Amino acid sequence: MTDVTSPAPDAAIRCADLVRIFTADGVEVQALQGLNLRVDSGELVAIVGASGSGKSTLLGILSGLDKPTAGSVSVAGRDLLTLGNRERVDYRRHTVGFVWQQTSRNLLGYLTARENLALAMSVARTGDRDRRAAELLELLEVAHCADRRPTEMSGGEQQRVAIAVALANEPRVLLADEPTGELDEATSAEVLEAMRGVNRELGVTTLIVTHDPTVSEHVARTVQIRDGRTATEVLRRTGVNEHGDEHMVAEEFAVLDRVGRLQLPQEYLTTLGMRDRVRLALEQDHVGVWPHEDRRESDGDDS
Ligand SMILES: Nc1ncnc2c1ncn2[C@@H]1O[C@H](COP(=O)(O)OP(=O)(O)OP(=O)(O)O)[C@@H](O)[C@H]1O
Repeated sequence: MTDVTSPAPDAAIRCADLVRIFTADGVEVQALQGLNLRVDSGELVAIVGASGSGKSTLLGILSGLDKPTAGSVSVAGRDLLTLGNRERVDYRRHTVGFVWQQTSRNLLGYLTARENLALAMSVARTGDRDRRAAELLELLEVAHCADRRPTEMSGGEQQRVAIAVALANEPRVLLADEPTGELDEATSAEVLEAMRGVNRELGVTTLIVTHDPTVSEHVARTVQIRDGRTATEVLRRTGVNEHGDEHMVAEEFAVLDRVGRLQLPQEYLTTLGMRDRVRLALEQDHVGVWPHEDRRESDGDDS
C-alpha cells in the first residue's frame, strides 16, 4: 500500500489526516476523522461506505466546494487549503470535472447535449469546441443525442452526456457522486463501463463515490470508508489458473495508515471478544493479533 504522505508527483489525489467537523445547533459531527487516501494519476477508484460514513463530505472537499477542518489535501498538485477565490474558480473549471446523481445538476434542461457541452467550454474559454463536443459524445456513445434535450434522453444517456460535459474542459480528475443512484442495474452497469472507458481512453484520474454494491466489478480498486476513515480496500486483478485460463481475482485488504494504524473488522472483534488491548507478535512473514485472554477471563468471572 502506498504512503499517502510521500511527495511522489504522480499522486493525483492526496489526502492526509483529513478532518471535517460540522457544527449544527451546538452539536459537533466529525464527518471525516483523519482520512488518508492516495489516488495515483490515471487510476479509477470507487469509494463505498454506509450512509453517513463521510463520502459526500470527502467529495465536497475534493471538488473545492468545502474546506477541511484539519489535515492536508491536494489534487493534481494543487494544495486545496491555500487556493484563493480566483484560483478556486479556475480549479473548478479546469482541474476537476463532476458528475452528480441528479441530472438537473449536471445538465441544463432547456439546452441540447451539444449546447450543454458548448456552454461548459465557453465558460472556461476552451477552444475547438465543435470538434471536442463531437468527439466526446462519440466516445460516450451518445452522438445520437447531440441535438436532444435531457427529457428526450434515457437516464443512462443523460448520465453519459453528463460525463461528456464533465470532461469538456480536459480536467485532470473526474469526480462522480452516486452517478448511478437513479438508474436500474443494467443501466448503472453501462454508465460505470462508460466511466471505465473514458478513464482508459483519456487517462483521466477518476473517483466514483457510490452506494452501488456492484461497482467493485467495474473498477480495479474499491476503497471503503467507515466512520470518516478509509478502512478496507478491494483490489481486483486478472489471475491465471492452473489450466492457463484468465479469471478475475478480488482480494480485500485492511488499510494501514502512515503511522501503522489499522482498523480490525467489527466481526473479528466480536467473534474473538477483542477489546481495549490485544497481544501482537511479529512472525517471520506476518503479524499475529490475539485477544487479551486475562481480560476475557476476568470479564467472565465478573458475570
Ligand atoms: N453540512 C452539514 N452539517 C452538519 N452535519 C453534516 C453536514 N454534512 C454532513 N454532515 C454529517 O456528516 C456525516 C457524514 O455525512 P456524509 O454526507 O459525508 O455521508 P455519506 O457517506 O455521503 O452519506 P450518504 O451515503 O447518505 O450520502 C453525517 O453524520 C452527516 O449527518
